[in-house]
Amino acid sequence: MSFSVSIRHRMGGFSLDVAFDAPKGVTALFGRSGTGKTTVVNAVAGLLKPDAGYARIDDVTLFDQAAGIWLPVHKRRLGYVFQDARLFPHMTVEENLAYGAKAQRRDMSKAQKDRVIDLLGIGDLLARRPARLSGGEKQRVAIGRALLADPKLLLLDEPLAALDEARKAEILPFLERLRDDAQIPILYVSHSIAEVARLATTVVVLEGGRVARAGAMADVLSDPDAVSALGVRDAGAVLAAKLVAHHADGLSELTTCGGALLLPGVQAEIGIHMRVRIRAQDVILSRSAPQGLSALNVLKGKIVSMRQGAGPGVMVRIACADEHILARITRRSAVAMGLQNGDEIFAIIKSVSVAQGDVGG
Ligand SMILES: Nc1ncnc2c1ncn2[C@@H]1O[C@H](COP(=O)(O)OP(=O)(O)OP(=O)(O)O)[C@@H](O)[C@H]1O
Repeated sequence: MSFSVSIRHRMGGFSLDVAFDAPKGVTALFGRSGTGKTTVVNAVAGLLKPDAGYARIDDVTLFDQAAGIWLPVHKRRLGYVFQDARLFPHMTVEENLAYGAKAQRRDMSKAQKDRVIDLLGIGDLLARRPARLSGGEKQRVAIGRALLADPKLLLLDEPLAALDEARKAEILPFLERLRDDAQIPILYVSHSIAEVARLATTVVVLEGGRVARAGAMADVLSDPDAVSALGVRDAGAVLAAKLVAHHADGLSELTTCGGALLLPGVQAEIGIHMRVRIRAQDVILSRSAPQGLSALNVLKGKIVSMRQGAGPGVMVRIACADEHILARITRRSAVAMGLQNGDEIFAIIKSVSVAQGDVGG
C-alpha cells in the first residue's frame, strides 16, 4: 500500500508547494515550526481544501482539485492521532477502542483486535478510564483506537510532543513495533530528529513550505546538504548495528559497518538488530588508529565529502560499507590534518556520548 500527495496552497504570506510518496512503514514529515507540516496533514485529513493538488492511497483518491474530487473526512478511512490523546473520559479503554471501529462501521475479527491490543501492550488497561492512565498509555490507546477503525493510512501528528522524556522512552518501542508490523503507510509529523532517527523508514524534510530533501531515513540524516534544514547542532547519522554482548562492566557491545561499538547498558536481547544515532558533534577524527585514549569506540571509514557551512565548521561525511557517519569538526582542524575526499579516517566516539534514546530497535 502506498500513499502519494501533491499540494499547492497559499495562506497569507505563506505558500506551500510539496509533493512526496509515503510507502509502507513510517514516513516522517520533518520540519521546524512554521514549515507547513500541519497544513499538509490538514489537507490529507480533509480539514483544509488546498488550492491545487491531489492525495491518493493506492488507487483511491482522497482529493484531486483538477478532477473536482473531494472525499469528506468520514469517507477517507484515515486514523488520526494528535499530540493529546483526546480519549473519551467517560468511557473505559475498551469502550474507547470499540468506538473507533463503530464510528467507521468497521468490525475487525477478534484475532485482529487482539493483535492490535497486544502490539500496543494495552491488554491490562482495558477496564480503566483515561483519568487513570499515564500520558504514554493514553497515546497507546489513542493509536489502538485509530487502528481498530481499520484505516488505510495512519496520521500521527507529533504524538510524543506532550510527553516527558521517560514517557517518550516508554512508548517508542511500541511505535517501532507498529512500524514493522503495520501493513499501511504511517505519516508521522515530528520536529525531533531523535524520534525520526528511531522510527522513520522514509523522511521528508520541509523547509519554508517546500520539500528540502526526501528519501530513505539513513540517507537523508547523513546528507550534509540536508543539515541546514535538519539543524546543525542536532545533525547525526544513523548506523545499523547488531547487539552481540552485554559485558560485566555495564557496557553493551554492538557490531557496525565500521567496527565494534561499546555503549552503556543497552536494554535489549543479544542478536537484535538496532539503529544507533551518532551525533556529528560527538565524533573526533584521527588519521591513525589512536592509542592511549579514553574513548572506546574507533570506527574506520573513508571520507566521501566535506561541506563547509557559513561558520567555522565543516561537516565531514565518512563512508563505511554502504552506510555513513557524519563528523562536525572545525575548518581549522580539517586544514591542519590536510583532509581530502578518499582519505582513510578513524572516527572516535565516546561511549557515553550516545544517549539511550538514540539506540533503538
Ligand atoms: N489560517 C492561516 N492564515 C495565514 N497563515 C497561516 C494560517 N495558518 C497557518 N499559517 C502560516 O502558514 C505557515 C505554515 O503553518 P503550519 O501550521 O502548516 O506549520 P507547521 O510546520 O505545522 O508548524 P508547527 O510545527 O509550529 O505546528 C506558518 O508560517 C503559519 O504562520
